[in-house]
Amino acid sequence: MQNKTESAPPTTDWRAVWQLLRPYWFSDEKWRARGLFFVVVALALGMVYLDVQFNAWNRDFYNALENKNFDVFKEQLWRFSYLAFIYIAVAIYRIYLMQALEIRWRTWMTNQYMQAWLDNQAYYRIEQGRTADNPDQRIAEDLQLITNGSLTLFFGLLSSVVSLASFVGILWSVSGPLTFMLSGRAVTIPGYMVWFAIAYAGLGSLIVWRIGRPLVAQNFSQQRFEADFRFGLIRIRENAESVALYRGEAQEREQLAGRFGRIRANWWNIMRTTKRLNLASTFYSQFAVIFPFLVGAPRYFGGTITLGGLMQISSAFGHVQESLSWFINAFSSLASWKASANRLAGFHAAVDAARRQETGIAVTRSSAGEIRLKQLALSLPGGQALTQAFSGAMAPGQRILVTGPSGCGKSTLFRAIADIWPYGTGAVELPRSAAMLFLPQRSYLPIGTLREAIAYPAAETAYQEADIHRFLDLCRLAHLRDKLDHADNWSQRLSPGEQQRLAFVRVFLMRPQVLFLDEATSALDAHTEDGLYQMVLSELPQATVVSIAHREMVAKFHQTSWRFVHAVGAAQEKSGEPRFAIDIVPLLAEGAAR
Ligand SMILES: Nc1ncnc2c1ncn2[C@@H]1O[C@H](COP(=O)(O)OP(=O)(O)OP(=O)(O)O)[C@@H](O)[C@H]1O
Repeated sequence: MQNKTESAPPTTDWRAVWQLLRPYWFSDEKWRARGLFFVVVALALGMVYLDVQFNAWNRDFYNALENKNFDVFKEQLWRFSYLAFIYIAVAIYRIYLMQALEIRWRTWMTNQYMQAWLDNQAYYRIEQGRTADNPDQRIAEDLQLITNGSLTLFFGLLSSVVSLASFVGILWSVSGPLTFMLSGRAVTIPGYMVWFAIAYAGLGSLIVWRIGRPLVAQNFSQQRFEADFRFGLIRIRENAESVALYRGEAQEREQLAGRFGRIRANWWNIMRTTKRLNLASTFYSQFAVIFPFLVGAPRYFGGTITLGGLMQISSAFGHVQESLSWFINAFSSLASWKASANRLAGFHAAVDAARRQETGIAVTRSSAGEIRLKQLALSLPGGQALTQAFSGAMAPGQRILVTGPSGCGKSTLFRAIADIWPYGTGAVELPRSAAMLFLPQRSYLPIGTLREAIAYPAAETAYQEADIHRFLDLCRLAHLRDKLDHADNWSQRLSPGEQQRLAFVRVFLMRPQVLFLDEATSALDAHTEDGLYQMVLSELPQATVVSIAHREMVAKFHQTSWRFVHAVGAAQEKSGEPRFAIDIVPLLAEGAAR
């Protein structure tokens, strides 16, 4: 699957976003979550309070300097020291506790998402129906972005609003009115510094935002190009042998160069925008240092305000313009937060739909000893009919061979019996207590020790060492005996034939009552295949065995054949009629070995 991400931040359904954010705060962790949240709120408010204290300190300290009052100067140094000490502690713990809240929230959400995704085979249905892309990115990356983004944006907003309210008040009271002559009349602007701060921050931030705006889309594309490049590299790693055998290096290099070329081209765009943005924002922040002095100078030199007053105005001005700038600068974080929220809302809906998906095929457990298929008709996810309705039974101990042309639906029949294929109609009745095992052509081998790979999905301690050794020997894998505790990526390390033999070791350890073999011996030579089937019969004499196989020679191990045959001609295929029917044909009794 192509590792694709949306090319532009999509629009947001706010109700879906709320549904996404809400559950943690009402979960069984709610008291701890809310408690931590209010502590961080208190610390954020505490920081604004300390900023206000520093602002007043500015006035008193610079007045002491101006008046050459050494006692007050010393007193203010002490005041600064303890304020700074408290400020450092509050600032550190505000971030530390916010991060603690973030990881708790993310852990909770990750567990929920992983559980929902793995529940009721939703992960499989999503891949079958292609209803959501890149679940890995949603669970690993978007959940991090959404929890971090929500907290950072919320506390940023809180601090900015409270700081703005506090410092607008201070600035208003300390700046005083400005009076000037306009067409022969005296005009007075009360709290004029507030208006200057709003104008300065508003205009400056707007310019910075306009210049930096393309960065949102550029960063979004960069993420996608990086993911595509990484995915290309992983594909080569996973298919190293095929690429090497085809000598496909030149083609791969060209592909990778193309993907990396997009990263580089976009990066240059990011660099150009960042350069312009840095020019504007540095100019804006540097000029903000002297701007309040320029505007306050007439009143200072006119003797209306003291040096301390001027310094207090400058500090309050800085806070007001910083808070106002936050609103404009937060737009880009908000855009990527929204994009993540949207992707997650879509993923959540897809997982939910997959979990609740109405299944056309009713799979139930009954006390009957046999597997019964009742009027079972298979279809494809798009709704096209694959097979005509069919009824049949698999009796305990019976051995059935399923045959038919490639693509007729043999594996799909197994999927329907395994209750992972909802597309179709009819019913499947399974024996209540019978353990079933499905062996595909390529069995899944988890990365880890060989013992874990053999025992999967049971725990690695589930089987006796002596049994593992015996079955390794029987399946001609004695050379792996001393590798049981070696960790490796066994699906890359072992040959396809060895992997198929290892899957039979699993079969003999698990001892299922019903065994489905889907071309499970296709990579083996005829002699080994024969030996494995003999062993299945001797080790699991009571088991029902259902095989899909293309080779004629395995027929002798089965008593009955279920044959998929063409039901319609090529012309009717297009009309949506079921393409195949299933016939039950007894195999010659004398040929069926016991
Ligand atoms: N997720 C899917 N979406 C759409 N079509 C699918 C999907 N999975 C399988 N099919 C189609 O269903 C049909 C039956 O597939 P199935 O794997 O059951 O065939 P098969 O008889 O086992 O083939 P083979 O002998 O080649 O292994 C094929 O045409 C296949 O392309």
